[in-house]
Formats: sequence, structure tokens, C-alpha cells
Amino acid sequence: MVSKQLSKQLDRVGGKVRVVARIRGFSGPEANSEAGTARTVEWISVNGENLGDVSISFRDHPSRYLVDYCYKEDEDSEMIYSREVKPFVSAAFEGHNSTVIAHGARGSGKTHIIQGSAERPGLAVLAIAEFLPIAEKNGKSISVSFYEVDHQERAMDLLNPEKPPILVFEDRGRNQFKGLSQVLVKSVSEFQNLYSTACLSLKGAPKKGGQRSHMGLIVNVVSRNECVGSIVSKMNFVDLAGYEDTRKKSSDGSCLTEINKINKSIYALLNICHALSTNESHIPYRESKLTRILQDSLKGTSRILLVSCLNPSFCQDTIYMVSLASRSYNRIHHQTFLDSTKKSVSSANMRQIPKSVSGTAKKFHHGSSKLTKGRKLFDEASHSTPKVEKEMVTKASKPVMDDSLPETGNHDNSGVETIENNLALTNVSFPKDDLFAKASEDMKLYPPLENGDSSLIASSEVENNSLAAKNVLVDGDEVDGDEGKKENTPCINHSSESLSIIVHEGHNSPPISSQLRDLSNSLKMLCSSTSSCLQNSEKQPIPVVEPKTPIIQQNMSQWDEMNGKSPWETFSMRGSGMKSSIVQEYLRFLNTADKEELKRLKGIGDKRANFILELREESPEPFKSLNDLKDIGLSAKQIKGMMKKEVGELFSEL
Ligand SMILES: Nc1ncnc2c1ncn2[C@@H]1O[C@H](COP(=O)(O)OP(=O)(O)OP(=O)(O)O)[C@@H](O)[C@H]1O
Repeated sequence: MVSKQLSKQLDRVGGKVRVVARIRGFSGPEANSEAGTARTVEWISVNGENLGDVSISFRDHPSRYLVDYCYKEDEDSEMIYSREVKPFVSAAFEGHNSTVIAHGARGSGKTHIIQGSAERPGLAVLAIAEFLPIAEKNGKSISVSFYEVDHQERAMDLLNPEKPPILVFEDRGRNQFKGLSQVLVKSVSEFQNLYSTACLSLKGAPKKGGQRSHMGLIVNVVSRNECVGSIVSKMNFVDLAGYEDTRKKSSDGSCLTEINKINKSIYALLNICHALSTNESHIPYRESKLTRILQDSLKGTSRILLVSCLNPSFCQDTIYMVSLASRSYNRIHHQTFLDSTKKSVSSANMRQIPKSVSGTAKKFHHGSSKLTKGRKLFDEASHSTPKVEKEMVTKASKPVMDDSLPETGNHDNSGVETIENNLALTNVSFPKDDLFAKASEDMKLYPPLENGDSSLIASSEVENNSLAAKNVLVDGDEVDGDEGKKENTPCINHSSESLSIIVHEGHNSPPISSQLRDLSNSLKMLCSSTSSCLQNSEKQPIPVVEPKTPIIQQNMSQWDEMNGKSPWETFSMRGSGMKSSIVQEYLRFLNTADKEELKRLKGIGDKRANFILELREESPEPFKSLNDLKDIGLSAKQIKGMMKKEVGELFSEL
């Protein structure tokens, strides 16, 4: 539950996704050049100064883009922090995750806003400065992780770059990371040292020219009382790689494929922001590695701040990026704005907001139209996935099956070692013994986990990828209705932070093939007894036989009779019950069967079977509803067809 005061603060920062723009100041050399005086970005505060709803335009360019607010060159990071990020810090102590994303063209000031410099700390540093004293007061600790996602969709631990790529998988709505170090921080300077260490490992660092990547920071609020090391909530900072139009010659010699892949992952994240802001029923979290890493900090009660960094001088890539960000602009606010200012803005030459994300700026829509019209079109489009977007989703999902399957590989079991190494590396003086003693008390209390738990700081890396029999989880996030339902597993609340022990029942049931066989046999028996009854009935009078119906069914019939249900109603009701249990069996089969068994299903070939196995490495139960089959590239029609065939097979031998 969010406290009233906090809720007010959060309301002020807008809905689920808030989009703000930030105009970068001219850097030293630029300021001295002629271009330094030629800022081309303009803005109009459409609802009055400081009230939000800002329209951004570019000199000699007809289009305008709406965002929640625009920060000018003279409004520094501290102002942005106190107005936009500070409420997220308070929310983190109430268990809410958040994500701050800086995106924009190359050199638009993304790193400057997130990391800042020694003289001008960025949003992440300012947040840590606020996190630490509140954590101290509340008996919590703060730990951080730094990672990088490159154009090959590899996620690397920046505090331990020699390790194999990070493996991300989901367990009960929470992300687990295998191979990502978490380091406790006690002071801002410790944090800054870690940040510098992480930047040195960054492949996308300017000095390592040619490589481009996204950099991510996770700030964890960690409980340190009886449930030592469990993560209460987290705040993510993402410094996205700069967007670059693939038609231009790259400014740093990066190859076209690399730029394309980076751009694709930028689209994937912005698409999610858009889908969340428009309450789409399907949120494509699996589109990229980065979106999978951020998944549990984007959904549920999480808040997202999208900072669109703008180059002050003309830059087509900047225009394209702000146009994409504007798609996630809060539409409720927008509607108010439309209603109140329809007249005044209707004469403005506003461009139609792009309905979809295209692969290159080539598809960028240059036509101008009135804002009202553009928005209307956009609203209509948002109810169904726009065509180009759909194409992009399909295109994006193909490589996942073909060449960028989630990594597997040798991962060591050195979770505890990592913490120690990092403590040594950064001279963090955390009372290790105390921490480990408490952690081992917890371990004693609950038998050793088969797969470790990334929420435990003493074993910040998940040791083993196999399905755990028991798992210790922090039960903080709400699971979205469409994103997986909480299973009916025994759940013991263990602390005020809702640390839960979730006991997974082992998958003891026989595989679907044998269950379907049993079902088919029962149906055959039922049919043969029905037909023999029919045959007998022709020869002799039907003997009065007491049917040996299981008691429960007899009771149900009585119950149906009592409730005045017609035989048809009873039949339909039971039929739909049977349908849902067949679906459940089918899903259970997908979640447990081996490759050869999987291939026995219609529509599952070698590639899909491999992909299913890879998905299971990331999440023990990737298929929670038939809808999840879309993740392996099946359309709704194909899924329906597959189910029909499987069920039809049951009756083929009757
Ligand atoms: N608000 C600002 N005021 C003055 N100079 C700035 C500001 N923001 C960024 N700069 C300068 O602009 C340059 C580019 O900034 P920065 O490295 O943050 O961009 P970026 O978007 O992260 O770049 P890349 O796309 O290469 O990752 C740097 O020299 C930085 O010091």
C-alpha cells in the first residue's frame, strides 16, 4: 500500500509512464563555436508555465511533440531529481520498483543526466545520496549492480566483467539473475567508485570505440533484519546507447548490423513504455535482453520515467527519438489538454504522432496534421497493434529463435566469493561476518536451496539453474492480471517485508502423452460401454443397473438437478471444465517435457523445441497460459489449430 502522502507525490509525477524531455546544454567547445548559439529546439508550455504538457518543436521543422514536461539547459539535474525521481525513492521503501530511462541520439547527454560528473552529480548519484540515510533509518541496506547489454544481446556484469554473460529468468513474477554481482554501498563516494569501476569495464565506453551498448544500474533496497539480504524493491537507471540512423555513416565506425541491433533494442524498450501507457493487453517483455532484465521493474505497481535527451542543435535522430517517446506521453493528461486548448492549438502545425515504430528514420512521417487528428488516429491505432509494429515484433522475435537464443554456458557457483571479491575491490566495509551469520541462520531455518536465490545478498548469484524445490522470495510486486497468475502454492508470510517461503510442488504427474492416453482410454471405455449398452438394448430389456458413478459426480448431478440445470447446461459446464484441464495439462507438458516429447506435438519442430527448452532455463514455468505460446512465434490462430488437433487426436481411435 502506498501511503497517502506518497501517493499524492506519485500522482504529481503522472501516470505509469512519465515522459520528460531534457535539452542538453552546449558543451565547452560547442559554446565557443558558431553552432553554439544556434539552439534549434523550441518548446511551448501548453498548460501554463510549470504545469506540464509541453509541446516540443525544432526550428524549420513542422512537427511538434507532446511530453509531460521539458527541462531546459539551465534546469539542472538536481531540479529534475527533486521533481521526478525523489518520489520513486520514497516509494522504494514501500516496496515499489521504478525505472529511469535516459534515451536519445548520440551525444545528447544521457550519461550526463544519469551519472553526471564530480561537480554535477547525475540522477543516480543524487538518488543514492537520498537512499542511504533513509535506509539507515529504516534498518535497510542499499546494494547496487551494474550491467551492460551489447548489440549481441549479451548482458555482462560490469563489476565482474570476466564472468560469463548474465542469465535472467523469472520466478513468480520476480526476476532472478545468475552471474550478476550485488555490492553493498555505505556512502556516496563508495558508490561513485563503483560507478567508475563499472564504466571502465564498459565495452561501450568511448575509448573502446566501435562497440555500443546499454548500461544499467540496479539499486536494491535490501532488508537486513531477520530476513537478511532479501530485496524489498529496486530502482533501475538505464543509460541507453545513443540512437543512430542506419542510413548515415556511423560517427564511430560501428557496423550497420551493430547499429541496427542496438536500435532494435531501443525500440523494444520504448514499445513497452508505449504498451504500458496505453494499457495494452500484451506487453512484449521478451523482445530483448534489456526488457527481460527490467521486466519486474516495469510492470505491476512500478513507475517509469522516460527522459528524452535532446541535442540543442539540429539533429534528425533527436527528432526521431522524441517522436517515439511522445507516444508514451500520458494520454489522460493529454485529453484534458485537448479539451481545454483545442482551439488555441488547432491552428498549430502539429504532426501526426507515428502509429508505430519503424526500423529506420526513413519511415519517419514528415506529413503534418493537426494535433487533434494525429492523436485521434493514434488512439484508434492503439487499440490494435499497428501493422508495422506487428511486423517489427515478428522480425524481432525471429532472431531470438534463430541466432540469439538466450545464453547457456558454464556458470560457476561463486556467489559468496563474488561479494567478497567486490568488497575487497571497492573497500566496502560492510560487516560481512554479521551478514553471513544471519544469512546462514536463514539457511539453517530453511533447508539449502537447490538453486540459490538472487534475493539473498550472501549468495547474490543464483548457483544453479534447475527448478528449485524450495525458494525464498520477496513477495513485493503485484502480478499483473495478464502477466501470470499467482499459483495456488502454499505461501508462508515470514516477515513484515512479506518474505515468503514458496513451496513448489514437484511435477510428479505423468507427462501429457500418458495423461492424454489415459483420458482417451477412459473415453473409449465409456464409448464401448455405451455402444454395448445400445446393442444390448436392442436384444433384451435394459436391466436396471445401479450406475457406479463416483460419489462426487452423483452429488454433482443431484446438485445440478437441485439447481435446476438442464442436461445441456450441465454438459456445457463440465465440457468447459474439461477444456480448461486439457489446456492445463498441455501447458504443464510444455513446461516439463523433454525435447523429443515436445516434438511429438503438432506445430513443434526442432527449432521450437529448442527454444522452449531455452525459455525454461530462464523461467521454470514459461507457459502459464496459451497466450504465452506467442512467445515461441505462434499466432493465436496457430495456437487454436494446435489445440484442436491435439484434442481431435484423442478421439481418432474411438
Ligand atoms: N547539460 C549539459 N551541459 C553541458 N554539457 C553537457 C550537458 N550534458 C552533456 N554535456 C556534454 O555533452 C557531451 C555528451 O554527453 P554524454 O556523454 O552525456 O552524451 P551521451 O548521450 O551519453 O553520449 P553517447 O550517445 O555517446 O552515449 C559530453 O561532453 C558532456 O559533457
